[in-house]
Amino acid sequence: MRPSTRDVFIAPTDTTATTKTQAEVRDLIGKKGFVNEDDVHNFTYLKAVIKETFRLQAIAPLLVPRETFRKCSIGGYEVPTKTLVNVNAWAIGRDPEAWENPEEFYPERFIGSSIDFKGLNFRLIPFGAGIRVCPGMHMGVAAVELALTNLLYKFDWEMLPEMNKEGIDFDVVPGLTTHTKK
Ligand code: HEM
Repeated sequence: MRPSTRDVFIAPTDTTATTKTQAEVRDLIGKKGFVNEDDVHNFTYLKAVIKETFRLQAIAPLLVPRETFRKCSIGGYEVPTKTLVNVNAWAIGRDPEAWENPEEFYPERFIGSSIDFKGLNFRLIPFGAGIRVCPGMHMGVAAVELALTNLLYKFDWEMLPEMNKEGIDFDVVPGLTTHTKK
């Protein structure tokens, strides 16, 4: 599997989430043969799985750097004018003060929750927030939703017998976007 694909497919290492997502997709689509954009609105669990994946594996972990216009105070720290500021979306997604059991892949945390990734809830910002928020967010999410639902609809996914969840190396190399080491 190529690293970029593996980033999106963190969920299949969690067999419960994979089974539940696949059941939701197949129940709602039935024998129709494919999933299209209109169907995706109905997939509550799938949307929770995607949010949980974005929370744990931010594609741009430090977003895009900012520079301060004027001096300001952030969390009690005085920040001078023209300081380069990185927002660590990866760490925010795993902050124990923001999330219960942050290291656990638990999509259910989003079911019935208003937390979304559109830049209004600062604890989930895989697309950033504010004036430089990702303009391709809706296109990006639609691509992930459609690809994932159709792959789950059509195929049964499982790890090779010699693989196990613990053996998958999710370590990433530093950079603007997330790439696995191997
Ligand atoms: C799942 C898919 C995607 C993710 C997770 C993502 C994530 C991000 C993030 C984190 C930023 C920085 C936002 C900030 O610093 O506040 C960004 C910026 C940007 N993204 Fe995306 N993106 C995705 C898809 C796309 C697509 C499909 C396009 C174009 C068709 C796109 C175009 C851009 C552009 C042009 C910027 C720079 C915006 C600016 O600096 O004003 N992105 N994206």
